[in-house]
Amino acid sequence: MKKVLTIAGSDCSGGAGIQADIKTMTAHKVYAMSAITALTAQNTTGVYGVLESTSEFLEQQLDCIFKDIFPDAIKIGMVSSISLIDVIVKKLKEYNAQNIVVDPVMFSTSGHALMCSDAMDTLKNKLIPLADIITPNISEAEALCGFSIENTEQMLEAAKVISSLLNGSVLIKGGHLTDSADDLLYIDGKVTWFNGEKIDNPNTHGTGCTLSSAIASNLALGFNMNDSVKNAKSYITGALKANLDLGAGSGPLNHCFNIII
Ligand SMILES: Nc1ncnc2c1ncn2[C@@H]1O[C@H](COP(=O)(O)OP(=O)(O)O)[C@@H](O)[C@H]1O
Ligand SMILES: Cc1ncc(COP(=O)(O)O)c(N)n1
Repeated sequence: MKKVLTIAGSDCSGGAGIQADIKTMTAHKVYAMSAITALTAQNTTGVYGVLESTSEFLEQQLDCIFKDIFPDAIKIGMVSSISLIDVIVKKLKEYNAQNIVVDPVMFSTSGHALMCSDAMDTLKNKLIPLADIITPNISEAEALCGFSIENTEQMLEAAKVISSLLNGSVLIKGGHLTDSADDLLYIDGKVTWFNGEKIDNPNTHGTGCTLSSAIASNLALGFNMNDSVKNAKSYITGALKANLDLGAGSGPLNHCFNIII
């Protein structure tokens, strides 16, 4: 069985973060492992508290994982501080980790900051360069490229600027552009649009976490980057279409949509 590691924050309500990642990986029939960067107290209505892991404890988790069950792919989500990013960078290099997917989580859908603003340079200059693919949403892409993105032409301009930060690919997610769910994949100057139908479902808590975990799972399974993104896009569309409606706010996805019992 292929093994996939998520390095991310916990969402106690099960919609985003570690919990979304493990559900996604399990649905892909890969073995899921987790190194937890923070505990969050959140639900579908917002984020109410964050308790960061110490960098020493994150290091201990990563050593336990890499020394025993080596992951075939890694997804990195919420990492709130410089010291946590530094530990991850050190360990990815030390263990020569492969198939690294970085979802540069900065804010929750509800608008709560999940990364300290002073960590931006470390994210850009140390972690992102190690990625095989990064998956910013529109506002994360704006923070990385430094200009605002209001249409598909500007998505492409942003992808070009962001791609200079790494050797890997850039996927800019269009889920937050008004009437499209079109994602732009930029690999070595080659542009591929994944045109998704915009699903009329307000329950999008955890879409970014789910997409990046699905990409990591597909990479672990041996698919190339283009097919991994294509398959992941189809997974997220299925999970949104399956219309789970839980909680009072923006609810979680339905990861059981293709499980047959
Ligand atoms: N209403 C929607 N209908 C279809 N796809 C969507 C919808 N909202 C988001 N997506 C897709 O979900 C994935 C995650 O995108 P997005 O919501 O932009 O990320 P994030 O959760 O990081 O903000 C992308 O593939 C995006 O196109
Ligand atoms: C622990 C954690 N990680 C990531 C997100 C972002 O997910 P979303 O953008 O779907 O709210 C979140 N809300 N919580």
